[in-house]
Amino acid sequence: QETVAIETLTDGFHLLIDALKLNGINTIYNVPGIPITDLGRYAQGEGIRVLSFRHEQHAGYAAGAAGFLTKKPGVCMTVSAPGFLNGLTALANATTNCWPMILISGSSEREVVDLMQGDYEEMDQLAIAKPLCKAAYRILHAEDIGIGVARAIRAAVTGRPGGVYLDIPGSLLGQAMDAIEGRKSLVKVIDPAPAQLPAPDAVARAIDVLKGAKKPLIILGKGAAYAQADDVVRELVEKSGIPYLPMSMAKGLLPDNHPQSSSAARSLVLKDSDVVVMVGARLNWLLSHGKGKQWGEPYSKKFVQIDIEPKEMDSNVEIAAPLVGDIQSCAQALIDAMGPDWKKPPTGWTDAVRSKVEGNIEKMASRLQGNATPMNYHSALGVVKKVFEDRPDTILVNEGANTLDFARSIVDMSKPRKRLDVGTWGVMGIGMGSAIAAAVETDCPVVAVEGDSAFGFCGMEIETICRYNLPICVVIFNNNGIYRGDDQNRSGSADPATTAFVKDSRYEKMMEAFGGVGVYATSPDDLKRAIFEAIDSRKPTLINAIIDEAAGKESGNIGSLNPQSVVAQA
Ligand SMILES: Cc1ncc(Cn2c(C)c(CCOP(=O)(O)OP(=O)(O)O)sc2=O)c(N)n1
Ligand SMILES: Nc1ncnc2c1ncn2[C@@H]1O[C@H](COP(=O)(O)OP(=O)(O)O)[C@@H](O)[C@H]1O
Ligand SMILES: [Mg+2]
Repeated sequence: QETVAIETLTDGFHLLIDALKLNGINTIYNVPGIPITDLGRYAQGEGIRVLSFRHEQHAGYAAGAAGFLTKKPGVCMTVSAPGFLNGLTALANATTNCWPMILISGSSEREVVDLMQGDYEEMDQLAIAKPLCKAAYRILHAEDIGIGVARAIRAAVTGRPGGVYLDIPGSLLGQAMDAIEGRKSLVKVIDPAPAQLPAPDAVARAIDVLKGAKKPLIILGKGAAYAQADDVVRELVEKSGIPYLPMSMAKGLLPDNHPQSSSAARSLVLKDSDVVVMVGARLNWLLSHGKGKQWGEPYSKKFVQIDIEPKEMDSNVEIAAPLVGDIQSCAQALIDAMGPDWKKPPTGWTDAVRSKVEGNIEKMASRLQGNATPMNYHSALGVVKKVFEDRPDTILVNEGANTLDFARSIVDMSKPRKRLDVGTWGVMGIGMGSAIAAAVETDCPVVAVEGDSAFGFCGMEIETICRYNLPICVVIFNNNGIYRGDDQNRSGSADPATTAFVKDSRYEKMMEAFGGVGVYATSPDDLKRAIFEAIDSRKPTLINAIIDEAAGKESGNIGSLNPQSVVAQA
């Protein structure tokens, strides 16, 4: 039995790390534990940035946000079963948002799982993950690690991006093999997200539909932000002269104060437009599925839709001009086809939109002033609005109900990919993970404007923020409750739905407990001073902003989605 010199060997641990590094993955968001603890240590030793969280769900939200910001798959690593399940919510959320993310979870050996023999944290994770993500793979042999990682990376970013599950049975990591053979087994992924050009006849059809428009509208979605095709998107909007409406995470693709922005006239443009160009945006619940009174009656909309996913077309309403391809290629093709003499929309339309925008901005402006205490959503967000005007490189993370709805329309963004929020699902709890990823991936200061209930889903990660000394300022809009803090239950007892939280909770002391800066802010002036100080000092900060508990409304702007009981009303 010849003895093989150890230096001529590699193993699963190191092949996995080498495969990730070979493909430019330089960060892992994880919670350590059996069987991946040493994997994290070795990865860090090989120069990968490994951040350890307090709960896998937030490591996963960080990985998803990293995917959105970088166009590379964000990697979340967890232990088996419960750790995997905690990460799965974030994987499903990334898939729903069309963001590239890979969840790597340790797992039990197949022979034990398949016989259900009761292993430590035993679960058939691959089977459970499959329906909830874009693709799922398991690797059993060290020599397959190279191809397995390559498949996961390509699946995450190609076409419509999404979440991929990679199942790593514990024994794989310890498998040794010849180092030279191991190196040869690694795969560098070539052109994982190739340009997908639209068909010339599809472009011609889209131009035809656009030429017939009297009141056109462009809707920019987070797919347009993700695509990082900023120049061509801007050129398409400005060359066409068409008013545009950015969805929340597309804000900043063009500055929100752009003369063609119709955000402040959303109801008018959805109702009165006749041709609508969807650019990396879906006609899902966020846009009332493209039908109903919000879209004007009698209904006569014509849609042009740019999307990399062919099956998205006709998802909710007929698409008159489907343009299947990536945003860069489709927008460029439209610009080329528009030619040098493109006729801008009738001024009757663009002037009507513009004056509605200016009127609504005027009306809102007065509500954003004032130094009264307690603050309300408008006076507090008037401060946040000013901060982002002065610090355009700062990234805004935002979640809550009223805290989200009001901030989305009040806080203008002037640069792309500077706003991270609850996404397509409307998930509470994305705040801290998103803030950590934003700070780690961009090194920009981050301000996370959180409802107090939303913060409750992820608050323990402020210790993670302090441990890595990240430039994150958490602003909690403390209105003492979910939606509102003074709602009464119709049955008279304590309201389980909008339970008022402990009155005057001193959240800022949590941050002080971990060495961060805690601020108790009761006035807009307090709030402004504290946010600027946090951004400029780059110190982990939590500002407990006291908001009038009567200021909000249940479910923010989407209360109408609640089912109504006919019995209870009787
Ligand atoms: C994971 C999860 N759980 C529950 C909800 C339901 N929900 C919940 C619980 C919200 C909290 C709103 O309270 P808040 O304090 O964060 O914000 P405001 O008080 O400013 O409205 S908003 C909302 O849609 C959700 N969207 N996501
Ligand atoms: N590079 C890209 N090119 C074209 N479409 C893309 C690209 N990346 C993502 N998409 C598409 O963008 C859409 C994003 O829609 P959605 O998440 O609903 O945005 P929003 O919520 O902002 O309206 C998805 O249908 C997705 O397929
Ligand atoms: Mg609240």
